[in-house]
Amino acid sequence: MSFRLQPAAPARPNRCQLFGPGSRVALFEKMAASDADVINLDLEDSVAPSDKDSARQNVIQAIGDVDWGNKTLSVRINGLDTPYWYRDVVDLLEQADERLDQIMIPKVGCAADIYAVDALVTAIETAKGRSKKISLEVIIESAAGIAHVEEIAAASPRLQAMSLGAADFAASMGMQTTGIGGTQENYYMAHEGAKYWSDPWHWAQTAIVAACRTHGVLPVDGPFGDFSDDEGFIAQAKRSATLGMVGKWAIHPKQIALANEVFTPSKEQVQEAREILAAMEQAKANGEGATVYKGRLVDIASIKQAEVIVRQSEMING
Ligand SMILES: CC(=O)SCCNC(=O)CCNC(=O)[C@H](O)C(C)(C)COP(=O)(O)OP(=O)(O)OC[C@H]1O[C@@H](n2cnc3c(N)ncnc32)[C@H](O)[C@@H]1OP(=O)(O)O
Ligand SMILES: O=CC(=O)O
Ligand SMILES: [Mg+2]
Repeated sequence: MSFRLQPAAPARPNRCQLFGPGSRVALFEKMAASDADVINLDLEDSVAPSDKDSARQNVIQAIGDVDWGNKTLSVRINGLDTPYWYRDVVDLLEQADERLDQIMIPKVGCAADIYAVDALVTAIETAKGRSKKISLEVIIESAAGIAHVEEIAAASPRLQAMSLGAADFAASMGMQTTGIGGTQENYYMAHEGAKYWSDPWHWAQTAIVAACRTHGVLPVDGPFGDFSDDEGFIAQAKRSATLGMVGKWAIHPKQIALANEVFTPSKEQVQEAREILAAMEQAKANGEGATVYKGRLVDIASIKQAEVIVRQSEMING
């Protein structure tokens, strides 16, 4: 057991991150009026190369002009392997209103990728006298990203969140699929004539959760491409929540309510957590470290488990 305490992740709701292309200005007001906790205005893969400059200007304009309420406002810049990213950072930090909260760096492969963006952001913030310190979030969506996930999670005090990007991840890993997240037809076990589907994203998700929890970063599940499949989205989101992720992307507005519901602990879950805390208070008063709740063992570790749920609920519901 390490003597170092696990750092807390930022205490802000991150149940749903709603994406929209920076080239579709008509979506911005709708995104701002949505129930998503985080807005990601995209300059990367949903924007055609011919629109990169105009999308950047649209986004800069909208950051100041649109009322984003109390949402976390994030812009996804282009990857460090493109000629666009430095201009994204420079123009955003030099021209955008202080309302901008966060920059999302896609396709990170190593800690030095975050170092490079951090250095540029820090220099411009100082030069321009920006009072709000911009935070960073990253997407793990390559073989290199998952191989170096822990050094990436530790790369900068600015880093607040880390998402799994299933589409680029699948491509980088050479996975035989064009699906973005969810069940994969060919990923099953066969037993006595029956097929049992398994979860090909599970191992990457757990690696991300462990790296994030070690370094106080919010772990987030990325896109689910088939927005006609609510059941598939919910199943994927429930698995992510069970593994310790705090939220999921929405690439269409109909996914927002689904994500919010899954990543908000239910009344029943909160009530049970509070009952466990009460049972353990009673146990403590009796001089016991362990007791029985509804026929099962609860002990001091159960207090920490229950507190996760109560804290999540209090952060969301106040
Ligand atoms: C792998 C990755 O990198 S994922 C992240 C990058 N990808 C993205 O950002 C894509 C985000 N999503 C989109 O661009 C769009 O939702 C699309 C292209 C998938 C579908 O767009 P549409 O064909 O316009 O969707 P649809 O007609 O079903 O939209 C229904 C309503 O929701 C609105 N809407 C659609 N997408 C969004 C959005 N992202 N945010 C807010 N509102 C939206 C539409 O304007 C429409 O509004 P209306 O009822 O007032 O007319
Ligand atoms: O950027 C997201 C992805 O899934 O790729
Ligand atoms: Mg991607």
